[in-house]
Amino acid sequence: MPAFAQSLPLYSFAPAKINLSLHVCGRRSDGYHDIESLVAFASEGDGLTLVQGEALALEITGPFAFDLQATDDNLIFKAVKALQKYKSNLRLGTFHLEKRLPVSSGIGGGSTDAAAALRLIAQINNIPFSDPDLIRAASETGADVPVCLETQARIMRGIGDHLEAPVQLPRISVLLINPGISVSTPAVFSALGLEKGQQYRSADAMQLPVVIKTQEQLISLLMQTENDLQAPAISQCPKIAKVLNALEALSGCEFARMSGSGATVFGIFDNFDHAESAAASVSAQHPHWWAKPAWLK
Ligand SMILES: C[C@](O)(CO)[C@H](O)COP(=O)(O)OP(=O)(O)OC[C@H]1O[C@@H](n2ccc(N)nc2=O)[C@H](O)[C@@H]1O
Ligand SMILES: Nc1ncnc2c1ncn2[C@@H]1O[C@H](COP(=O)(O)OP(=O)(O)OP(=O)(O)O)[C@@H](O)[C@H]1O
Repeated sequence: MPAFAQSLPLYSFAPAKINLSLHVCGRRSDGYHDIESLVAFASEGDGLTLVQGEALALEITGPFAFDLQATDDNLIFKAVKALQKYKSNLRLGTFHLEKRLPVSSGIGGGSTDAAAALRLIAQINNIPFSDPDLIRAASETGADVPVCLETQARIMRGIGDHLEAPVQLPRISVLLINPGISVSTPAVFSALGLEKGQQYRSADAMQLPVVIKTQEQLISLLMQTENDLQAPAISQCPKIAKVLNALEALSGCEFARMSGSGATVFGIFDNFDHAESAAASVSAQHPHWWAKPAWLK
């Protein structure tokens, strides 16, 4: 590679992760929960740039930069350090994170950033994305990080470490709303109240076609599922129920549910124009809420 090419910044889009469904199968003896979740990725997300250099560094800007520190516990650092355990002499550099996703909001903001950091470090070190060390580093960084590596819609099982083959979705218009509330993922899992070793649902229940052709087909599949974390999240944060009711009442909204451990909710709309005008009306009524129209894939 010519020297000038090495200094060019590289960019990776870090899309929001949306749990279209989320079943909790049970609680393992180590305290983690086995899940079964259909995950998709949105056209809304963070932006991560890497300029190659001697040391590992991170700068953060963007609307949610003030909710986050560029300290060692940032998942971008954790991911790169996890990879360094397996790959010595990695080329590093300075990351610039444009933080556009609300923090601790159920749409995997930290996980998608960590996965984007791994993609960029892999790129400058000629590590293929299928390298098992990359996948190991992703798993060690967080349960949601492996699925964020490829950003393709699919079912994930286990604690997020078993990924099914990608599923092709039709173009889906959504509205994402977060009412400005941070929700703690461990607190929501623990509000479900499962003992270690306790089963909750049967695993491997959800079977999907390789291609979901229409929005109608997707919605009818989703109606046979739940987000099992929605009720415990509402018990921690009752405002989520109000946001869901408000979303369901918006013109063009055909299906509404919470993503992940909340508090962000998504609405599937009949078309993008309706999602966009719904976002404008939510923002006018609730200026402190985050309301974004987006595509899902
Ligand atoms: C709720 C989901 O977002 C759905 O995609 C994920 O399961 C959570 O993924 P994550 O935020 O990357 O989770 P981690 O950062 O690995 O774990 C945070 C904490 O959440 C709880 N946790 C997480 C994942 C999981 N399958 N079971 C759990 O019980 C554990 O208490 C853990 O200490
Ligand atoms: N780059 C990052 N972006 C967002 N959060 C980060 C980042 N690095 C570390 N964190 C921390 O990770 C925790 C979870 O934040 P995140 O935004 O990923 O939550 P989430 O959207 O609820 O995730 P999930 O849907 O995976 O449960 C917070 O405590 C946050 O401070």
